[in-house]
Amino acid sequence: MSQRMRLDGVGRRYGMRGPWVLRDVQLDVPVGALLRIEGANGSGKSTLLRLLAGIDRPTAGRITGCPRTAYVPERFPAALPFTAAGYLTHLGRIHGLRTPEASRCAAEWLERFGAAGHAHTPLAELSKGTSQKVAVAQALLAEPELLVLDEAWTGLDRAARGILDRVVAERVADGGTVVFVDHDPRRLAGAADSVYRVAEGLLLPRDGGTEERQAAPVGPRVVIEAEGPPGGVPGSAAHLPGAPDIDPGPGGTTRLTVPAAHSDALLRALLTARPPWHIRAVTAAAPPPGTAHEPPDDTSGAAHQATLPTALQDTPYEAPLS
Ligand SMILES: Nc1ncnc2c1ncn2[C@@H]1O[C@H](COP(=O)(O)OP(=O)(O)OP(=O)(O)O)[C@@H](O)[C@H]1O
Repeated sequence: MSQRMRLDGVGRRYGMRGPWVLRDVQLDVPVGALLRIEGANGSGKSTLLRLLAGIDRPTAGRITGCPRTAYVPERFPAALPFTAAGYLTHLGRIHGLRTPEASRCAAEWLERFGAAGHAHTPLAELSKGTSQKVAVAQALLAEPELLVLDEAWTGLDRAARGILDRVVAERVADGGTVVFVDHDPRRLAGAADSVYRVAEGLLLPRDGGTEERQAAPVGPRVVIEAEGPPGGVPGSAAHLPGAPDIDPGPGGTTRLTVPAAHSDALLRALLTARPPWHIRAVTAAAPPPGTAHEPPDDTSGAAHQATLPTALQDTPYEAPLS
């Protein structure tokens, strides 16, 4: 982020005499980090996210730093007089893109989320899930420095949820910051750098974050078997994306296990290391005993493909033979 964002003594209440929804919030929003905000219904999470996104102002305290921010609201205003592609192109132009580029980005995001077939459907006629895909796409168009996601996965089909997981990891790997709320505790489990809880108007650090990362996350994990240069792992494992667990693999390879949300970033780090690593295999890790996984709600190939890291889907890739 060009400017680190900070909330200092921030409070918010609605109306002169309304109760304080948030009180004395102190928060540093680090660059290149994933922050999770938790809390019960009505605790003030969306209120906090709107303040972070800059679409609401605090009643007390101050917010400094103003990164380029994009926001996926809890409720998307779908009744706008645009088609899906027209709306995204329009927003792309507002973000400073020229029309052909805005139109290309709009088409790419719709395609990536499996909504290309609805490019010319009026927003008001979109299904709830497709409308949510448009809501997510509008936030991603301008590659924001700060991405604020308020239950953005809600209503998306399984494939699109997987894609959004990966997009979040990509933004963080590219140095962006993502702040998200999601009621599913498995969402990006183990991937957040910091976890906070809103309760009784206060924002409290939850002992998760880095500890959560290190303590066997319950979300899906990916195993990368790679052959590195002599000397082994580049840098400290703790500084690799996703802080992978590192073990010896078969045939002299190294086995790196990371939360799926970080697998793209880790693959990119390995493939672009100097000298680059050779990736031998990428597989889903067996879930730890007793952990539940999201049931599939879609039996299409797209849903299955969504479990593969993007780096392997988008780039034709062949493991070099030795
Ligand atoms: N525009 C508003 N005007 C008046 N009160 C509001 C407004 N927006 C939110 N509130 C109130 O502020 C409190 C916190 O709401 P908020 O939407 O931030 O909670 P939340 O934690 O996001 O809830 P949920 O998990 O249900 O989405 C609630 O009591 C809500 O009624």
